[in-house]
Amino acid sequence: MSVARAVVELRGVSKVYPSTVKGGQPVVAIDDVSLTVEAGDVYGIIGYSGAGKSTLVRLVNALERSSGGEVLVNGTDIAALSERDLRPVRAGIGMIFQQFNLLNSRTVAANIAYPLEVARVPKGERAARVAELLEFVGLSEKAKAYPDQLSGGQKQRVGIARALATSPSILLADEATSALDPETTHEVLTLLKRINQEFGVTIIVITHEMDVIQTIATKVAVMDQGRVIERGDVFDVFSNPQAAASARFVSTVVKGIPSAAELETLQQRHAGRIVTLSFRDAAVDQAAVFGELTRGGVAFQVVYGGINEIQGRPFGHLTLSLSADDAAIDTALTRIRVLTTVTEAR
Ligand SMILES: Nc1ncnc2c1ncn2[C@@H]1O[C@H](COP(=O)(O)OP(=O)(O)OP(=O)(O)O)[C@@H](O)[C@H]1O
Repeated sequence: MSVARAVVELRGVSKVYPSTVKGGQPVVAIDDVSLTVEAGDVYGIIGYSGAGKSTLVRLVNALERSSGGEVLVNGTDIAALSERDLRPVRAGIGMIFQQFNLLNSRTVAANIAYPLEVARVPKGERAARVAELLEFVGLSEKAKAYPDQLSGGQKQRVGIARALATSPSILLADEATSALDPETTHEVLTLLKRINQEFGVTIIVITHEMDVIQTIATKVAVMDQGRVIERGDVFDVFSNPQAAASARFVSTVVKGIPSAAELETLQQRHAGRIVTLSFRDAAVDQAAVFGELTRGGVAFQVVYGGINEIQGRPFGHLTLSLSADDAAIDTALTRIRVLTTVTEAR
């Protein structure tokens, strides 16, 4: 078996910004983060606003310099590099943005050619590469159009073509589909998936959208207050988050988990005890779970729920209102807890 190669490796990285107000405390945007992204990964970075996601990716392409720790890109610690030595490293990293960041005074073709000009690629070669990229993103007819004449999805496809111009091995996407409607998001995600699968480009995506994680990510890291609080296989993190803060974040994006306000409404509406059961994959025998309720003489009503699917594996949450005497419910829940995760609203 071949050993996976680390393409991006953060070792104990921190980033501290000076306070934005006079005399205020410095802002610790990244706090001792270690993270390894391997060749071929589509690595999702998720978390609430202000968690440090953008800062993290800006450290990877040296748009920001770290305050401590090592940032290794293809084995080279970029923190130690001069601006000049960073140039080839940056050429190996493409980036796409939520607001596309296209140059409005340049045509589509000239936008895509821009990084090739910076890299001093000869004119003839540039034209051939631009034509090839336009074809790949399906915009050959728009070569002479200006960004203002394009839809959001087309603009992002230009952004992707520009990011790929120098044939990078790494692509960073910062909320790249957040400004797009669901259908266009799907088109762009399909394109990113092709880039990963056909060209072997390693992709790091910052997102708050479940769609993005569900469709393309293979691994995920959850950030909170500058730290990575949980990481791993997407299915594991989303179906069974371990850290309290990741569970809170996950519950806002997956289907079927009632929010605190919804739980309160359910408690007002139903006389029984409100309990949420989590089902992962085929690992849980649902019949056995409901069998325990019936066996214990507990009447139940499904009052909330939803099923999600990640990488073809389903997981879901069902909230029930349980009616019986407390002792009977407690006995049934103790038995069910052996089979699956149970959360009771208090
Ligand atoms: N240039 C800066 N100067 C001072 N503080 C900054 C700077 N850039 C970011 N920060 C602070 O660092 C923290 C992390 O910001 P960052 O933008 O990385 O978070 P994020 O998770 O990407 O959030 P969002 O999803 O809103 O973009 C925040 O508290 C932010 O205010």
